[in-house]
Amino acid sequence: MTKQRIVVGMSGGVDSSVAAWLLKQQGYEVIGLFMKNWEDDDDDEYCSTRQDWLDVVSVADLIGIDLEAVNFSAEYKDRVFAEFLREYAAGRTPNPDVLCNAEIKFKAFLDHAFALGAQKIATGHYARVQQAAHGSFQLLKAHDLSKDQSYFLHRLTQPQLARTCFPLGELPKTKVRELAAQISLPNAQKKDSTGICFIGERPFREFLNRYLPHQPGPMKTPDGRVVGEHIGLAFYTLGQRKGIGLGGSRGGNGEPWFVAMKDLAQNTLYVVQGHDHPWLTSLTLQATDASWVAGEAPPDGFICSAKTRYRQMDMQCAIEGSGGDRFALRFNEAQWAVTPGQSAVLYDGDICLGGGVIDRVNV
Ligand SMILES: Nc1ncnc2c1ncn2[C@@H]1O[C@H](COP(=O)(O)OP(=O)(O)OP(=O)(O)O)[C@@H](O)[C@H]1O
Repeated sequence: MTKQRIVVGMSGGVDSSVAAWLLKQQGYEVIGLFMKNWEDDDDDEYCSTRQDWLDVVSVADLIGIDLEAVNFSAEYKDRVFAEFLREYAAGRTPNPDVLCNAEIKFKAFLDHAFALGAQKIATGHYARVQQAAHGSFQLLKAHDLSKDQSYFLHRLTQPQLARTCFPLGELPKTKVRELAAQISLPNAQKKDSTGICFIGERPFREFLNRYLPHQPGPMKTPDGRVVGEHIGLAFYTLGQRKGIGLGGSRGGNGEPWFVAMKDLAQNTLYVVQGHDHPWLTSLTLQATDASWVAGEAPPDGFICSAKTRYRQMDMQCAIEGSGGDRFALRFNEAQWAVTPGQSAVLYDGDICLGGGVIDRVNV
């Protein structure tokens, strides 16, 4: 019998390396595929692509799998980076990792893998896919909740999930590191990457500077007092505390300042003092670009939980007024610094239902 062919996305990191090894152990014909998604002509300082590729080559050699490389930087620029800049220019704080998964890893990559004759693709993401009794596919949280990445994968559709496996979904990260050491992977001790998707770990404001113009304007308090000048609304995030440039005491009550609202029409940044200021909390939100794993929205009034940013506890809420590609959520408790542009991702227990892009809060 011919072996099933699986193409594994290999980043040079320990997770995808162990994923590839596990699949080989399970008897699949494994092909590693390395993507280059970012071209940077003028500085290499923060770009780890070369080292990552060398790591992938030595891992593939050690575990005995074939390797391919593919360049999706044009697709990444068109489908992910352009949208990322549009969102920033519109005063929102986008999540390029979510878009990169939907457009590159599980679209361009998936198509390429199928052209290589694969039956499935695999990645080193911490999440699980399961086929339910009625035949449809579910996206589930990883067993290791501290590493769960279902938040970034919530836009995956039935056809994508049907062709995907996540070999690490049942394993704690500590076990993955142990396995990497046991099989002497050359990258067993490599640090986990923390940068934004393929942009890497360069200082973010500096990076954004290259692409977005500075449009300074007033920084005001909710009562309209001007307390400073901002360098351009795109350079601030709701809830931001550091880098605002206001000392704790400037005309205020001594508490720290936070970014609370952006008024694009007036090019004004509103700042408030104190973590618990009412402008920083919201009970409701409205999201656009809804995407549902099951292919359809949960019913109105459905009680579930949601994350409005990665690394947040699930918060109880009800879905209100879902229709077309929009939905609204009402939380049981007020949420802090819910940020337009980030994803609101919904869960029913361990099952990721899907989600959308936060458009407005307190609607
Ligand atoms: N450059 C790349 N080429 C191919 N696949 C990639 C690449 N970058 C990421 N992936 C795939 O996406 C998965 C999740 O990516 P993420 O950025 O969360 O992980 P990572 O820290 O880069 O690397 P790893 O998970 O392999 O340790 C990876 O495990 C890998 O399967």
